[in-house]
Order: sequence, then structure tokens, then C-alpha cells
Amino acid sequence: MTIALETSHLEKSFGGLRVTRDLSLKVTAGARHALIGPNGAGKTTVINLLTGVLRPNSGRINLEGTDITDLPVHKRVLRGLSRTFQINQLYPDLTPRETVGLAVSERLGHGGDWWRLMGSRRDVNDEIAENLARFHLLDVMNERTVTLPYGKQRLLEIAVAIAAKPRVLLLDEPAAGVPESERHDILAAVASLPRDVTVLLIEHDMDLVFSFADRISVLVNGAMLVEGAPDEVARDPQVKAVYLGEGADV
Ligand SMILES: Nc1ncnc2c1ncn2[C@@H]1O[C@H](COP(=O)(O)OP(=O)(O)OP(=O)(O)O)[C@@H](O)[C@H]1O
Repeated sequence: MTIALETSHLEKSFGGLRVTRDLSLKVTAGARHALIGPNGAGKTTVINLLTGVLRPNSGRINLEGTDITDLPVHKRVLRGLSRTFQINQLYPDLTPRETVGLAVSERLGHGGDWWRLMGSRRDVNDEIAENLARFHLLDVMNERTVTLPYGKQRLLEIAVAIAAKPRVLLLDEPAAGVPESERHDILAAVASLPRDVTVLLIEHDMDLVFSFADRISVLVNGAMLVEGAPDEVARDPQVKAVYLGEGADV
């Protein structure tokens, strides 16, 4: 099986606090892989290490066979690694159509010229429409983003990440703060992406994790506790012990 993203013996400390411990993680190409673990286990730190926001103390990161450990954030994006954030980072006064149009134009190297590009390029407009349809945003595509329901804003964040045409998409709690009835729609839209996009998801909601993932890694105190298929992970006594401590069902 082809490995899309891999860490080997990754270590990260903040002062005396060892937050990532000897982490070796393999994400198979095309996977719907979830990284779970209790609060403070170090999941967001892993995403920050993968994207280059943080530098590891030691260990390596490999993207599709290339060592990216020393690359800055933007060069990793150019190599096909995109992320969404836990916090809303959209332009409040742009519409979804404009926001996705800007992201597509940036990918094509015309970020400063995006308005003209949207007015003149049929292929760009087709791509924007397809993206908005995939993420259930056609009905609100001309509304100001700030006026959209929170669930639609979160879908737009993912739509923007996808506009960069990533090979590997990192999602940090994409459904956080969204009403329960809408959460599955968000993950279903992600799950239905073409399989040439590999997805690594951080998520607390176990219903979502188990309906989405074909592979699960469990992180505890910065180290890998268990990794496997969802049914193996659900049965694992160590995983049960960790989550029972939190009062959640796995
Ligand atoms: N920049 C930082 N400086 C110091 N400590 C940090 C920093 N970032 C994270 N930590 C600490 O590292 C540990 C892991 O944090 P992290 O946010 O990665 O965990 P998490 O598993 O994503 O948690 P949650 O599920 O609550 O979002 C925590 O103890 C946190 O306080």
C-alpha cells in the first residue's frame, strides 16, 4: 500500500513538557484516517508539526515519499498538504462564491487578480460551482459569509482547503460547534471526496469518527497507544480504559 503521509520517531517538547513522544504514524494513500485521544493528548500539536507551524525537536515527516521536515508551511501547501483550523478564519464580508473563487485563483497563481479571473474563465467558474455543490453551499453562495449559519461556515472552510487541490487534507475538528443534526453532513461531504485525496481527521465525537474512518490512531500523552481498523480499536481494552476514564463510549 502506498503511504501518503508518514512521521517517524517525532518528538516535540514545550520547555520540560514532552507533548509528542516517539510518534511514528503512517497514513495510507486514499485513507479516511482519524487521530483520536483524550483532551490534551497532543493531537493539535501533531497537526501543527505536520503542517510546519511547529518544528519537531527530532524525528522526520514524509509526504508522498519526500522528506518535508524542514520545509516552511507554504512549501508544504504547494506540495499538496492542506488543513482546516479549529477556529473560524474566513473573510466575513466575502460570499462563499467569492471566497472559493479567491482560493482557486490563488492556486492558479492569480490571487491578486481573482475578480477578473472569475469574470472571464469558464473552467474557473465550473470548478467553483462544483466545489460549492459538493459542500452544500450553492443555496447561500451569494450571501455574506458572516451571515451564514455556523455549519455552512464550517463547510466553507473545508471548501477553501479543497480549492487548493490538496493530496492530503488535515481536518482539526471540522464539526466542532456545529449542531448535532448537521455534523454528519459535514463529514459525509468530506468522506465523499475523490479517493485521490487522503484525509487525516482529528475529532472528539466518536459517532462521527466511527462513521467516517477506515483507520484510527489513538494518541495518549503524546504517544501512540493503538492503531488499527475501527472495529479493532473499539474492542481494544487499553482504548476502552482511556475513554471510560473520560466517561465516553467507544
Ligand atoms: N505552544 C504551546 N506551549 C506550551 N504548551 C503547549 C503548547 N501547545 C500545546 N501545549 C500543551 O501540549 C499539550 C497537548 O496539547 P494539544 O492542543 O496538542 O492537545 P489536543 O489533544 O489537541 O487537545 P484537545 O483535544 O483538548 O484539543 C497540552 O498539555 C497543551 O497545554
